[in-house]
Amino acid sequence: MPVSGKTAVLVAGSWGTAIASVLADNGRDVLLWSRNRDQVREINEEHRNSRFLPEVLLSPRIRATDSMEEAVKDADAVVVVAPSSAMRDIAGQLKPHLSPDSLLVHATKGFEAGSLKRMSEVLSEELPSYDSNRLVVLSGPSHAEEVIRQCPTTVVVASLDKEAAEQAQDLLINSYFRVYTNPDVIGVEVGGALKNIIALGAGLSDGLDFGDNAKAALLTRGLAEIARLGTAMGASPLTFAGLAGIGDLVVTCTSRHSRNWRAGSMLAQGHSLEEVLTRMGMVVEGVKTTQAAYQLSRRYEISMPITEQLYHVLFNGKNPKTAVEHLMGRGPRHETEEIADDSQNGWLR
Ligand SMILES: NC(=O)C1=CN([C@@H]2O[C@H](COP(=O)(O)OP(=O)(O)OC[C@H]3O[C@@H](n4cnc5c(N)ncnc54)[C@H](OP(=O)(O)O)[C@@H]3O)[C@@H](O)[C@H]2O)C=CC1
Ligand SMILES: O=C(CO)COP(=O)(O)O
Repeated sequence: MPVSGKTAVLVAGSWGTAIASVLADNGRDVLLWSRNRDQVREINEEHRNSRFLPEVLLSPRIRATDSMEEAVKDADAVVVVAPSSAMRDIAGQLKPHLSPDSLLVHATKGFEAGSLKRMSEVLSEELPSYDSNRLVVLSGPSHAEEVIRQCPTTVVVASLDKEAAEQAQDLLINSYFRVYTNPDVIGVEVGGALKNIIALGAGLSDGLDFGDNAKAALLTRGLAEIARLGTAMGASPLTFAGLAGIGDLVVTCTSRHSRNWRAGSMLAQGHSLEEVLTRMGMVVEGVKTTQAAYQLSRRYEISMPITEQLYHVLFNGKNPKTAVEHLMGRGPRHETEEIADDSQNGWLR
């Protein structure tokens, strides 16, 4: 059954505004919720979101409101695009207004600090009368700055319920925004969250002029540790070869639009973490995700050497050059020892 009619998008940051544009281009009436009244006025009167996407004129199909009730009332689909730190708070505000019949999609890349829960787990807890199997996760390589310019983009929507995934696909797909479905909710959430850690590392590496070999090493060995933790948490290893895995890792580690990459390169220039986050003025999910992944690696007893070193750089003042020396100085390893035992790994003798 296709979704038609009104769609609510919570909140009006960079990615929420870009998704609202995709929906408007698909002929939907979009109500964009923001807690910021000046931003609501600007979107409604000037069709602009000058703080997050200053160059763009928004479709008149996008209206903004600071009333959650108005945003969500009669919406047959609700797309939550909050920073991970705000997900529980926003889900609590959504709860009294969400119809169990609405399609619920989230596009957030991170874990909840402290509980280490995935975003779909937070939503399920906060929205107990919503059928959690129907929740959809949107992820993949998709910088808002390019999507809003209608650059060709591919993403993935994951749900345990095939019909819900197909409804989300139908809601969002168009000639420049190609949407694939996937049943692996855990893999799509974990891949989208963990690639930000590696992007921070890639920004640091580029900022310190470590070269292209180092960056390729970070992406490849980074993907290995993402897949190790993800599969331990219940994901399919195949997901990490897809859009929410290698796809998003490549774009975030190489794009000038990436806030995580930029944060890493500013750290390399000697700015403090606090300074970097203040200057950025937008969410840099990789910082909190490094802490969460470090804790998850301990919980699941998974080796994540890049994450561990970055954790010490970010939170314990470790010099990045010393961190690289520690990574390079570890004992010799087989490349694939974590995914193949000795009877299957292809040795002749
Ligand atoms: N930007 C991108 O290209 C992409 C981002 N994502 C993911 O989307 C999520 C959102 O990122 P993005 O849109 O870029 O972030 P931005 O920094 O661009 O915007 C964050 C928005 O969240 C709002 N906000 C923060 N806390 C609250 C709260 N407690 N209640 C209500 N509103 C709140 C901010 O409002 P205020 O201005 O009032 O503080 C702001 O509008 C992240 O998980 C990110 O990883 C995923 C794919 C692409
Ligand atoms: O997730 C993203 C692109 O797919 C956005 O990455 P940044 O948060 O690093 O900008």
